Amino acid sequence: MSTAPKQIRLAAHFPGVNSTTVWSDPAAGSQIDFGSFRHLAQTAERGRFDFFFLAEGLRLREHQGRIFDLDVVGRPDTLTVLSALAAVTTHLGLAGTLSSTFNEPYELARQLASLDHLSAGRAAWNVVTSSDAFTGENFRRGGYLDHADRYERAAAFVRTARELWDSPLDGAADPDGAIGAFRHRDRFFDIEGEFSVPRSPQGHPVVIQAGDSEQGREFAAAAADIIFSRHGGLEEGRAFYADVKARLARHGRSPDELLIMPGVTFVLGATAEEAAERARRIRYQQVSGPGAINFLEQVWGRDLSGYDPDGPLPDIDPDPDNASITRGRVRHTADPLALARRWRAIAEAGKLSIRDLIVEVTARQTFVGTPAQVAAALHEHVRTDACDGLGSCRIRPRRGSCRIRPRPGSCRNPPRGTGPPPRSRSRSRRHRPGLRPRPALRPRGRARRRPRVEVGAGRISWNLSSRR
Ligand SMILES: Cc1cc2nc3c(=O)[nH]c(=O)nc-3n(C[C@H](O)[C@H](O)[C@H](O)COP(=O)(O)O)c2cc1C
Repeated sequence: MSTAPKQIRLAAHFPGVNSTTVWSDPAAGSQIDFGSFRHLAQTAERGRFDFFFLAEGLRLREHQGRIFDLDVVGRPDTLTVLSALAAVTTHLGLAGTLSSTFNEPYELARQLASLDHLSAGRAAWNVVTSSDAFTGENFRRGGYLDHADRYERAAAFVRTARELWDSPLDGAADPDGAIGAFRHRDRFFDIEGEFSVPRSPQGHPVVIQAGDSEQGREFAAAAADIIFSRHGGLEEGRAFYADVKARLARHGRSPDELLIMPGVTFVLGATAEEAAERARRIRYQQVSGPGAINFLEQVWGRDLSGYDPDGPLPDIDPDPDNASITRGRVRHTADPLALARRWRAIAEAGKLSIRDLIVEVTARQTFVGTPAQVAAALHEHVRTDACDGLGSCRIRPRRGSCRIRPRPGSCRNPPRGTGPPPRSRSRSRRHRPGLRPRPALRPRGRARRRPRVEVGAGRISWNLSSRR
């Protein structure tokens, strides 16, 4: 465990188009209207979160050969949204998920440096390698790279972007005073010219990484300032934290140079019971009847539309060879037959319907309780080195009327009314955690070669620091 008190870092995550965000709620807003993004970002800024974080999906998901619109379809371009948000926020970090497999360094380095200028030093880049060849069909180069090559390209991409950011128009980085000159050759890139954006306030925008594999962790240890992980539980978080922090020394870095922030969700209530009940309702909103069948089909590799979501699991086994029933999304298991056996056992033991089972096995609610309980749990996670902070996903995007409409000819939509029981009003919605005075913004100036993690520096909410 760390010896010094740690400042808790908080990010507000807009995860995009999937059932985690309850788009089917009549009170949800649009996933496209700028108002949704502004509302969430300004709320996070008022709550003194460190940064706002956009996920990225470069191709529409397909299920059984048709566009998947059980949730919502499509989203606007990440950098365009973040640039617009720069104008309506003043001190919130603005992080975009951007693929290192399907972009080019010169263009992306320019865009990120530009966002850093427009936002006065608030830009951050979540480097993802994108997970399937299906997505690659959208792009000029087509095809795809295997897993190891994707990470080699990612490492080369970040190295190249850093070189470009270090070749500013004031010639300061070049001993010969050459203005913006760069030349980069490696296995993936062969580029030269002048970088056309003056040095940005941060110099190097903050780099985030969200892969989980051996190569992903090694890449993060070498090149990232933050990891956005999937390990939100206490024990798994500690194991991940120890593993990744131990890798840093090999890259000449100290443990505090890489922050670990799992993606988590919160459900609050005035009492523990109220929070638990709200969490249960939200789970059934996230997993509609059609959604449960669809999820099961992804594991079974079969059309199961004839099954009743409120009935038992199908007697037939999964088709282990049909991995392509859903495209644009990672398959949940390499061994569907073994998973089906496990799920049958859980369903039989708990007398669970298909929908109940999917609610049970896909639950991702990390913190459920009163504000004080959740704050204490957060404190415990950070104090005992399960993480350095948390990236939180807002489950209902905003208040207002729903403007999402299904597209004709696309995949099944859940009829309204198959969803959850009505919501109860919670006093906790009005809860305002204690805030501390906002410290000065991060000063501008020449960037260090490897910037410390200071997206939205010092703007931490909830007045928490973790002491042993
Ligand atoms: C918490 C989390 C969030 C992610 N968000 C995105 C995303 O928004 N867009 C994307 O293309 N990939 C996203 N990914 C996928 C990863 O960046 C990565 O491509 C994938 O996990 C495969 O890498 P790995 O084999 O190292 O795990 C996310 C991964 C994690 C763990």
